[in-house]
Amino acid sequence: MNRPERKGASLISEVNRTNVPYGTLAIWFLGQESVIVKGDGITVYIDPYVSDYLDKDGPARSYPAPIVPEDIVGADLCLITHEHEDHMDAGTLPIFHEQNGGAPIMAPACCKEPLLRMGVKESQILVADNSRQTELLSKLEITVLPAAHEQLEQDGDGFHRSVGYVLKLNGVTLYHAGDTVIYPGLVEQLEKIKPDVAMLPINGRDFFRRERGIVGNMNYREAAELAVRIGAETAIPLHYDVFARNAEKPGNFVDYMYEHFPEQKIHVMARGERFVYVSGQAFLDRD
Ligand SMILES: O=c1ccn([C@@H]2O[C@@H]3COP(=O)(O)O[C@H]3[C@H]2O)c(=O)[nH]1
Repeated sequence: MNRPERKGASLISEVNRTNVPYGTLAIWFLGQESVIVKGDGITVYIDPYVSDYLDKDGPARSYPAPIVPEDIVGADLCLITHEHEDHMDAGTLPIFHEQNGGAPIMAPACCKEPLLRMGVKESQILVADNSRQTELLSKLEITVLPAAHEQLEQDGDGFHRSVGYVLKLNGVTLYHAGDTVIYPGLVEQLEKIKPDVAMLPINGRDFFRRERGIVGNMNYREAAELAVRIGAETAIPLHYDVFARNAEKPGNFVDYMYEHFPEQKIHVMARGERFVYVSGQAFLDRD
């Protein structure tokens, strides 16, 4: 039998046809911080940047996204971490909304106006509020954590402008950090959550990128140390591949982890890959 192509409509067909047993989550990697997470029949897109919106006037993509916005069907929810175009993509979200009208889009409050301008209906926009947990679709619990890209920034109403998300779904806890450095208090919050899967940026930051207006994130060493410190069962690096001038080698993350923490599980995702995370509790007989 031919292997299905991990691209385009065929990739989305795989997402929509994948059944995910309890204690597992299926994760697809679309580049940068764009991922699809599926569990218990719920399909969540996080920061889908699958257009070439920035190619003309901003940084060009290093490679075409595995899918185009028109491919996205069957989504139940979209989570946006912050307003930068490679996370809240004006080339993707209007089409996402048109084709998946029932799927709410959760985003920081400062993203609401830009989302409305993209044509997203107000009734479908949820504000990412770190002061409370949100239950969605009766199966998914979402906790919002502030993110510091590179600073913690709040709008006039006290809502954070950048966030990360903790998803509890199908017996698995997944943390998607968004774009963030490690700020005082982040480690302690995550130590309590102890995510099964931690998806962390690794591209770092430096003087010359900042001089060019490129704000940064934790680097691969910090991401590795963070994953270990918070007791993440598996760590997955993100944010290293789409822009040549803001890239990192995931191999540096792997080397650092293997050298210092050889018992820490990690997984580097191939483009368009379906990775099925299996929690330590899955498939075991009950005690
Ligand atoms: O070559 C580049 C690479 C990136 N950038 C910007 O810097 C931002 C860094 O954080 P982000 O990933 O949320 O968004 C990025 C872009 O907006 C850029 O202007 N030129």
